[in-house]
Amino acid sequence: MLDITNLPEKYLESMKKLLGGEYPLYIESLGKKAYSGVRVNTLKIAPQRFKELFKNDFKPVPWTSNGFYTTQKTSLSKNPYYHAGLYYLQEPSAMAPAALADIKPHSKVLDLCAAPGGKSTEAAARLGGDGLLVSNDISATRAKALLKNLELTGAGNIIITCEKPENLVKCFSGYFDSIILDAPCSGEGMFRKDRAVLEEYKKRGPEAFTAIQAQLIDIASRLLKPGGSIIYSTCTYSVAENEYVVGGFLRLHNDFYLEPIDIYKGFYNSTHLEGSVRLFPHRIDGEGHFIAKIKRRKKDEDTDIYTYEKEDLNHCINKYTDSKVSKNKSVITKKKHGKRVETTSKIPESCMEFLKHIYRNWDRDRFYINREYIYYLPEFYVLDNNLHYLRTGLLLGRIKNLRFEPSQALAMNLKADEWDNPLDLDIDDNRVIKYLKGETIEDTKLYDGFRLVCVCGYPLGFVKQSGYKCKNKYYPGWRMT
Ligand SMILES: C[S@@+](CC[C@H](N)C(=O)[O-])C[C@H]1O[C@@H](n2cnc3c(N)ncnc32)[C@H](O)[C@@H]1O
Repeated sequence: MLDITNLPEKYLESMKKLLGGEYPLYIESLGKKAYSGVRVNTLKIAPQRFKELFKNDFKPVPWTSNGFYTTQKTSLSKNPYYHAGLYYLQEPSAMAPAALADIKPHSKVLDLCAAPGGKSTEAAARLGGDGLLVSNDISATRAKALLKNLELTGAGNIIITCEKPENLVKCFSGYFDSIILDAPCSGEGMFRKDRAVLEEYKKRGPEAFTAIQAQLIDIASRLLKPGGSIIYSTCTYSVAENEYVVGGFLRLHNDFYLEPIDIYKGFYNSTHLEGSVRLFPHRIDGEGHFIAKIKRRKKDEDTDIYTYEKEDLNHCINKYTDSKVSKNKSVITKKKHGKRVETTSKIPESCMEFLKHIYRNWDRDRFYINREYIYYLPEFYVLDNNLHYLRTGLLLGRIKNLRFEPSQALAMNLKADEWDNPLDLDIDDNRVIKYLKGETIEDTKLYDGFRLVCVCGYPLGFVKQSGYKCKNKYYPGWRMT
């Protein structure tokens, strides 16, 4: 239970000011347990089928069609279906930003501060395997978790970078239809869920984040196409980190405006910046969040669409510029979509032989070989030699001693019925756990060659069968312990 007397006085004062008469209800809510949630990965399974698999009529999260409340966080993280990528464990309020983002089929989406992938995994699901998702995080360790989560989800239309956001401008200026900017923040909305956030807050407070947030929004705006939109979200209440950052940006950029967020029961319309919303734990079943949707006007769109009178935002601009981001500071101004890499239709024979097991029409123009690794690029892509990539499309596998070794990512990207001879195990079959632990398993039918191991029709990974023995090819770093 969160000890309210342990909360900084300055923070409590700011909440009192923000909430007025609702303040006692908010304080009372801090004494309650934080909510946990599970978001179904619709790339792999429909929410209804998920509920049937778990024989549980999970309570739905109101603001997303594939999110549910759960009390069984631990058992869900150890379940074989988790290893099959059927769901992602996520705090319910954190499901809102990706659910509210404009993500259309065949579009280009960027998640700028993406690790460990809570929003990216949903963005990938909403793209449905087409288009492009670029997921970036500045932190190398966190980006590794992002890579794992996206691969577990089964997303292949991805580019994962570990970059300072400003470095993306050269390659992707004006490129994206939709951007998610889930900014680093002071985390006031997470105190009840994670005490470590509170301890960190005591050291740094909200002031430490406003400059970087303002800079990130500025960079995101340069990466956005005319007509596109940015979802700006934080898990903090601080007006300086939310309304002042967004409002200050809008005040300086007439070609951007705020599109009102859909209001669900309990969402609180920000009084500081109309159209943006706040989620409070005393109003909804979830933790604290702020969300705003910033749209970039289409080139021929009338300026009248800019709904905010400049005077209305005067209070924001001062705070925004206080954060020391120069008004029109252009990190890299030259518009240049990065170099296209050479794709190849000359795929090594052993890889081609392997791909014959898969019932899928491969586009020959999208194969890309980098050293011994073979990738299948997304529908759209631009790659720049100067960027640091963790993934460039779907990693199919690698050539080792002239032989093709399929990747774990490929297994996760497949559907069981795309493989010619899957080894489909029942959830109660003890070979499922043995397989996930990296052990050798056996089948009752003789076979020689690679097979896709599935649990109740959902792929887990590959084995290489020889006679009855199936050599385990499950990625060692993902093994169940
Ligand atoms: C709120 S977390 C993102 C959570 C993520 N969107 C999710 O849903 O799983 C903020 C992220 O921003 C990253 N970050 C911090 N400073 C950054 C910067 N200057 N540029 C890009 N990312 C940054 C952190 O490494 C962290 O992973």
